[in-house]
Amino acid sequence: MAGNTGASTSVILRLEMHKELVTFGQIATAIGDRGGDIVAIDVSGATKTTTIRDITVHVSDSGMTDAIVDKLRSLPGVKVINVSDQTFLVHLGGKIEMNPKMPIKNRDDLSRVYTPGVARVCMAIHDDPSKAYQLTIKRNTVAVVSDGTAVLGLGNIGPEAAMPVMEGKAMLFKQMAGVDAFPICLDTQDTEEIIRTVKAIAPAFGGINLEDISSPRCFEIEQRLIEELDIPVFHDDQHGTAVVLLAGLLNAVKVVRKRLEDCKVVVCGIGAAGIACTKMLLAAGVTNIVGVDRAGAIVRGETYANEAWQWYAEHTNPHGLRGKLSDVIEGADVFIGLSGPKVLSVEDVKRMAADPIVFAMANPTPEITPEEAEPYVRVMATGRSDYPNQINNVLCFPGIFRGALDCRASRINEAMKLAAAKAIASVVREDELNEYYIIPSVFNHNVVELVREAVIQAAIDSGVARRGRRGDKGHGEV
Ligand SMILES: NC(=O)C1=CN([C@@H]2O[C@H](COP(=O)(O)OP(=O)(O)OC[C@H]3O[C@@H](n4cnc5c(N)ncnc54)[C@H](O)[C@@H]3O)[C@@H](O)[C@H]2O)C=CC1
Ligand SMILES: CC(=O)C(=O)O
Ligand SMILES: [Mg+2]
Repeated sequence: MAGNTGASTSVILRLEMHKELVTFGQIATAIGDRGGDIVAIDVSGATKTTTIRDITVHVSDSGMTDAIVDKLRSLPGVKVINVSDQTFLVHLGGKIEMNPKMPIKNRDDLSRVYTPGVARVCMAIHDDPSKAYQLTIKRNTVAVVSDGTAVLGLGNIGPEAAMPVMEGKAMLFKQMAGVDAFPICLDTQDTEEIIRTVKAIAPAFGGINLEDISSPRCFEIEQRLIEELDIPVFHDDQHGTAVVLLAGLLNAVKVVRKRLEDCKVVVCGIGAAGIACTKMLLAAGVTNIVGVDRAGAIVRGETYANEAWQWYAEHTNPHGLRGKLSDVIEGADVFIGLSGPKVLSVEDVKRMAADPIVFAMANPTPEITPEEAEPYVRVMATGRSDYPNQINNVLCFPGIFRGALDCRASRINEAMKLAAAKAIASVVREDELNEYYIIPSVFNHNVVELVREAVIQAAIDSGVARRGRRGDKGHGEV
């Protein structure tokens, strides 16, 4: 697999070096021997006998950092003054802030934006609640709501620990699509309380993006909110993931010259994302899908207490395969991982059909690393930013909400999701398509615009748009 160093973060090591006791060469060797990749060196101070250097090093994990620092501390003439982790640095004080659109410079301004002037605006909305879309932040604002129960693949880590992910989603909404998004992490895991709380905060928002809420509670929470609110409610881990997965797979099967309909697809991790991806694949015409969770394959004809799994058993695994992942992977054309780290072995990949497609999408650690899989796969994708072929819902949620907000859609329906998937796939031109480029980069500016266009058209055609294409002039104008 080209282009990956395995480095997932970088640290800056501030070292004081005694000139007569140690050379930079010794330091570089100590770092390099432990797998660190030096990418920058700055001199930040010097005396006659010492220099202070800031050395930026790419490392694959915190264990590598510890090994490097331990070795440097053991070298005569080296003092480790500070170790700063770039990833933690960008999180200091959080990643987003709120900014007013105009300064309040005098009493005149004050009486317009606040009392007494604001009262007239409040009463205009009271008389006609739809004016909230013109006169408040509602029309361009989405709540990113989590209860912290299925944060990436980290599991139930709680609402405070979920915040960095939700802040990240909010940043992406703004940077990619101009949507103002607020991270809201709830200190409850009770289905009814989550539904009640989201409904209670909904008046301020034009849409609700549910995030990292574990299955099966996420299904009822989303369904009830869709029924009870008149703004789009979208569980990103289900539908955002399914949209991007389909986009990637539509292009991957072109590379290996197979038809989606003929493929045997094994989905590992039958949770929020796994179930939604399966539904999307069934809708796209795939018939031979086998789902596997911790206890093994979900088997047609068996009874499951989990309602979502019961549905799964009735709609998948047409040949009634039983057993572990390593049993059902035999002859599979496609593996889709939405479970956890290191679930798929090299031996499993070797037993797949010719030209296997492996989408190991668990975050942050995929089901198999591209390095391990590379000799045996034809097309490899992960959910991560540091490998080629990033299948991640970030390719979907900014554009799909941009479109839904701009046409004031009452919901995000199947037609809009399918349109979004095809739009994402279409960004990669036929002459560009190859094993390492089946899905556009997150930074490809065409993605959001094409998804937005396709989603608005699908919303209009399917009758859920509550206004035309007014947003075409730009993001969220009056
Ligand atoms: N690349 C992307 O865009 C996305 C990736 N994901 C990743 O997919 C994974 C699942 O996310 P959700 O569906 O939201 O969580 P979830 O908690 O709803 O479902 C996870 C499912 O995986 C199963 N599982 C866990 N370890 C397993 C193992 N060793 N073998 C078989 N099954 C196993 C669990 O039992 C559960 O049913 C996470 O790692 C998450 O980061 C989720 C959404 C988007
Ligand atoms: C990407 C994402 O939403 C997740 O891994 O949960
Ligand atoms: Mg998520």
